[in-house]
Amino acid sequence: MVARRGRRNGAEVKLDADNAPTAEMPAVTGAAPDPVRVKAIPEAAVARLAVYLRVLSAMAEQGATTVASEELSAAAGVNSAKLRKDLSYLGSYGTRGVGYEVQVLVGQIERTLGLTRQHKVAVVGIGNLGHALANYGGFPGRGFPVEALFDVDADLIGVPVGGIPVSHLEDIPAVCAERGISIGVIATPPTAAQSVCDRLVAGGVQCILNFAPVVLQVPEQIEVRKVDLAVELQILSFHVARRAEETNSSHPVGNGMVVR
Ligand SMILES: NC(=O)c1ccc[n+]([C@@H]2O[C@H](COP(=O)([O-])OP(=O)(O)OC[C@H]3O[C@@H](n4cnc5c(N)ncnc54)[C@H](O)[C@@H]3O)[C@@H](O)[C@H]2O)c1
Repeated sequence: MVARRGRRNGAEVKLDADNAPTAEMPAVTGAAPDPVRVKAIPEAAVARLAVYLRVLSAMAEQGATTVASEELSAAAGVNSAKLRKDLSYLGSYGTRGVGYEVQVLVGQIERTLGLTRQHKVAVVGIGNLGHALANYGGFPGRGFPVEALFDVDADLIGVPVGGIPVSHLEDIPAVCAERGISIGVIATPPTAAQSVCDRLVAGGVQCILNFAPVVLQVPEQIEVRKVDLAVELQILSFHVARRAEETNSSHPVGNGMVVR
């Protein structure tokens, strides 16, 4: 999971209802979500929507046309009350006894996540991490084709990685503008990250995914997300420590399995 850097004033406002609807459930419609409601979706729910989309796309590929909320929640690893609440942000409540229409739900999530068009990606810093990202084949199919690579290492310039020749750092603004890059991924040492970021912004990039352990200064309209796997490990460590404490004061119930 990635942590959002808080330069922009996050628009996430919690909605009133704490529980997913349980009364009369209207049928799912294919209408575009209300933009006001989209703005109000909490960040954590947005991350889960991306997971539902992956699961639903796999189900659609296998020919599924409808899916029960319990089935979707189990496949996504999210408890069913949370799933129903997440989908209610899109105006999707499913149909009692039938569940959700897979293609309709896919369309709603894609529109909400802005995935109805492709977002071209540039990776800067083609070292260990940059190589892995550039070679990863899973991005294009999800709407994020990697279309430009940059580094300062003379040995790398012009060398294709994942089929794309590496360009020089100085060419970031021109190449990004020319290729219509909208997302820049920073995988350089932290000392280089700000100047890389400035060049990406100059090239018209709208979003930055920053792996370097440094806080970036950006104009108000630029979205920045920071990825820090060490933070994720620390959170896991916290849960392991907490569980060790709980084990001494509780007894397991059922088969001990939970959905996460
Ligand atoms: N967030 C995470 O979980 C996580 C995990 C791994 C690495 N990282 C970070 O990602 C970054 C890259 O790590 P790595 O192991 O791939 O490092 P690396 O040393 O293998 O690669 C860094 C690359 O950046 C290039 N570079 C240096 N200065 C540059 C500049 N000004 N412009 C463009 N390219 C430049 C280098 O030539 C090199 O190819 C580091 O900042 C590291 O701390 C973060």
